[in-house]
Amino acid sequence: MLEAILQTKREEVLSLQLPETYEQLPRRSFYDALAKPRRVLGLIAEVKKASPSKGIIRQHVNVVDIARAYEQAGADVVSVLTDEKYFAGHRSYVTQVKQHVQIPILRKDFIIDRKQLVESVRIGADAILLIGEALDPSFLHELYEEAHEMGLQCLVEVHTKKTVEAILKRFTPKVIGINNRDLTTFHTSLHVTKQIVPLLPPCIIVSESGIHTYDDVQTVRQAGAHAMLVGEALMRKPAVDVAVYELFGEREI
Ligand SMILES: O=P(O)(O)OC[C@@H](O)[C@@H](O)c1c[nH]c2ccccc12
Repeated sequence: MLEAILQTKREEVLSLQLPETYEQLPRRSFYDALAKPRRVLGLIAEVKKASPSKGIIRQHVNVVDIARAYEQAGADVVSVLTDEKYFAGHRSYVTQVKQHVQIPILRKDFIIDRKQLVESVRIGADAILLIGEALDPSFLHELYEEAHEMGLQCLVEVHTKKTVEAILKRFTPKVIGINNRDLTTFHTSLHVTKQIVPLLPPCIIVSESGIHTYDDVQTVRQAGAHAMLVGEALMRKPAVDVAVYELFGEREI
């Protein structure tokens, strides 16, 4: 599946038209938000309408309303999917959310080309995702450096020991995301976080995908994650703010 997505992305990048920056959207720090999370475990809450493994996750999504509810419920960062074909996202969602919430925005897409870095800046993203399983490690490092030169921070995602080692041989990302989902098979297991955390040097660790319950939150916290990235478990609930409280075992006030 990952290969099909990347193939589409390569085609999209060829005809990518960069948007105009008509408004100055000040940059917010993704790193600071995760270094000082509001709760014991940081939360990156994701706006996700659909995914290739689950199909439509939520009907009639108002992206701004969801992001505002996440912010009010104390999320530290909002993740916004911008891939159109597989995740029903759109790059304009980042700009809309940026104008209505104060917390940093992670642009979630398959970044494979420098042009997408410029695009990310112009739409108002504060941080981007770089996927270890999708990029050659040297090129990932180059994109990471270039992103920083443009003022974009990065979440570097890994899934296997092999990818971790290849990346750490070259540099230490400030924030590493451990994807519990295998992007080739879509199989998800929180065990991946337990296996990968011990391999990592000091950095901010985010456990990503497949976190649904309070028990899951305890599992990834005990495994050593500093934050978690949650999409589906929140998007499937009628009220996403209540879903955040439930995940943390809090009662709505
Ligand atoms: O909906 P979930 O299982 O809570 O997962 C969220 C997030 O981790 C997932 O959307 C994700 C992780 N890495 C990605 C890379 C591309 C697209 C999507 C993703």
